[in-house]
Amino acid sequence: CSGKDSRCGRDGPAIRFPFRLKDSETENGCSYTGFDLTCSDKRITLIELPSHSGPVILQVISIDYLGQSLTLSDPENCLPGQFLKLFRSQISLSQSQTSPFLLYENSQATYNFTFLHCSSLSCPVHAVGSSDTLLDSGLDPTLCTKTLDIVSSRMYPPTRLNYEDYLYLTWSKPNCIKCEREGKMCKLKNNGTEDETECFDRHHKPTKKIILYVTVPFVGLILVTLILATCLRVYNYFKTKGEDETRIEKFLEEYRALNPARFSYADIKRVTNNFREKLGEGAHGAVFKGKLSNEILVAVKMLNNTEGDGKEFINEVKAMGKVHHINVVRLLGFCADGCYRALVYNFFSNGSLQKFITRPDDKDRFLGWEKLHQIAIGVAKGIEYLHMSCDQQILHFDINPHNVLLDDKLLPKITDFGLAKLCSKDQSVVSVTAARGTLGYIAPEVFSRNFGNISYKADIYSYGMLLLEMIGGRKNISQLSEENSQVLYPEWIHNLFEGKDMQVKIEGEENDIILKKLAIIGLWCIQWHAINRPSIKVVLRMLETLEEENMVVPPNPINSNTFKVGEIPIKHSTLELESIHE
Ligand SMILES: Nc1ncnc2c1ncn2[C@@H]1O[C@H](COP(=O)(O)OP(=O)(O)OP(=O)(O)O)[C@@H](O)[C@H]1O
Repeated sequence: CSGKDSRCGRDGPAIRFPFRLKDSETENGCSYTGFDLTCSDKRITLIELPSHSGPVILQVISIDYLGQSLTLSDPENCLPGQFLKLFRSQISLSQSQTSPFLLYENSQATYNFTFLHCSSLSCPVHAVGSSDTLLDSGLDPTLCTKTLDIVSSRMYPPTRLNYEDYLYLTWSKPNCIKCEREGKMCKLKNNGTEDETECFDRHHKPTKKIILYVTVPFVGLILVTLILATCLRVYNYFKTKGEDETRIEKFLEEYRALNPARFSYADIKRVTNNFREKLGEGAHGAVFKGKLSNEILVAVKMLNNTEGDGKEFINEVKAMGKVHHINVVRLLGFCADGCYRALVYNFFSNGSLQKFITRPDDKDRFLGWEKLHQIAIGVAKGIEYLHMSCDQQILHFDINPHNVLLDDKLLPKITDFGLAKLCSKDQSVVSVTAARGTLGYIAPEVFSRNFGNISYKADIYSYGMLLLEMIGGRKNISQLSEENSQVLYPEWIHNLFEGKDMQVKIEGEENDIILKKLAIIGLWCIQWHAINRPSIKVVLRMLETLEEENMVVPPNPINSNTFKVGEIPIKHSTLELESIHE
């Protein structure tokens, strides 16, 4: 009923309804009494047939399902004896008590058989034709005795039953001929309660093979999909993890770069290759070129260890550690190792702006008015950032061309925060204990409190001086060294506007408009009274948008006798004067 035949061994006859292998699981209607078969150890198919002298076990050679017959042989090679048992049972027992099988008869002729019992032979029962004599059969008459005379009509095999002969049985119930003819499977109707049979399609139930063919690729597909999905997930996991790690690494690198690193003195020696290349010397110490291990070029400023109580150092680290702007030098690290103190900055190949402050006819160093204009804008942006963009306002107090470095693209970077002051943004007045700055760039109020309170406007003043210095080509400071009385105001600039200056002329060309703009902004920035100076935001707006027709030259304070500067001792470029408290 399973839709598939079973067999004993590879070559055994196909077993299906009404036969079945004994003890195998079968559905209702799929078994029939007397049709149970077994497989022997040698994989031969056996059937057990009832007889009045006990069960007869024969080997099933073949099953003809269409003809409903069985071909049997005796595995013990004594078929006549088995035949006799079956024959006797068949005529002495009623059909219902015996097996569902009948001995096959197909001949019209009637044959008589005589069975002999020959005790000395391994198969004691022999059958001979009734007309044959014992001698004809080749048997020893002294050992064999007649057992029974059988008259059998149409019995097959026709003449005699030899050892090699086969026995043929037929069955009539259950009748599966119709189903077999249609190539269908057969089973008992109504779940086996009646003898009547019904046919069903062999393939109505999926065979194991079909299940296998369908499920294996399906399961395989699912497995492959699962494996691919897992691989993808694992790949994505590691990819995102990798990306995360790179992101973290990048962040840490940036974080490290944002926060100045601390170097030991040994590090500084290694970075500067034992202070091999000196870039210059400022008031507070020498500057050396160096290289960090990751190929970043640096400038290391070694502070004079004999100097001060370390306030400038702390100031610079404190102020610069916070600032990150394209126009402000980045403090990469510092060293505070015993008496050694150093500051490590990015290296800027073009050095300080001072180097480029020159007359326009100096073809080697003059950058051109447009470039100087861009540098002025850059420095103003740096100051704007310091004044307005940090948590605290940073007042530089030492804006001058030495403290503006130029990178390889001539982008300006404000440096040297040694004199810087951190104060809250809403603080309009700053207290300083000593006048600070570089001579020529120091605002009047930083010199003397007579000129008012010190505020961010002090940086505006220095910036104004830097602008005038840029256009005047060192006029301010060179005059300063010769004429002590005019340190705070570059009167020459008015000569410039009045056309009296022979070195720098304003003739109305495009470049001259820039020059004029820088000069006017510079003059506004150096107003005596801080209140008259513009904020850096206004300076920037003027630098970027001021048109010639809107340029208003501020009054000359010297001519108007607004202020006359007294004698000021000039011994060092940086002044450290006590400020006058109100
Ligand atoms: N980051 C840098 N990159 C390249 N050169 C630098 C760098 N910092 C300083 N220098 C060079 O080193 C020299 C000395 O610099 P430093 O800032 O110590 O002195 P200064 O600004 O000239 O004077 P002071 O310190 O008195 O204001 C400068 O002239 C400059 O050319």
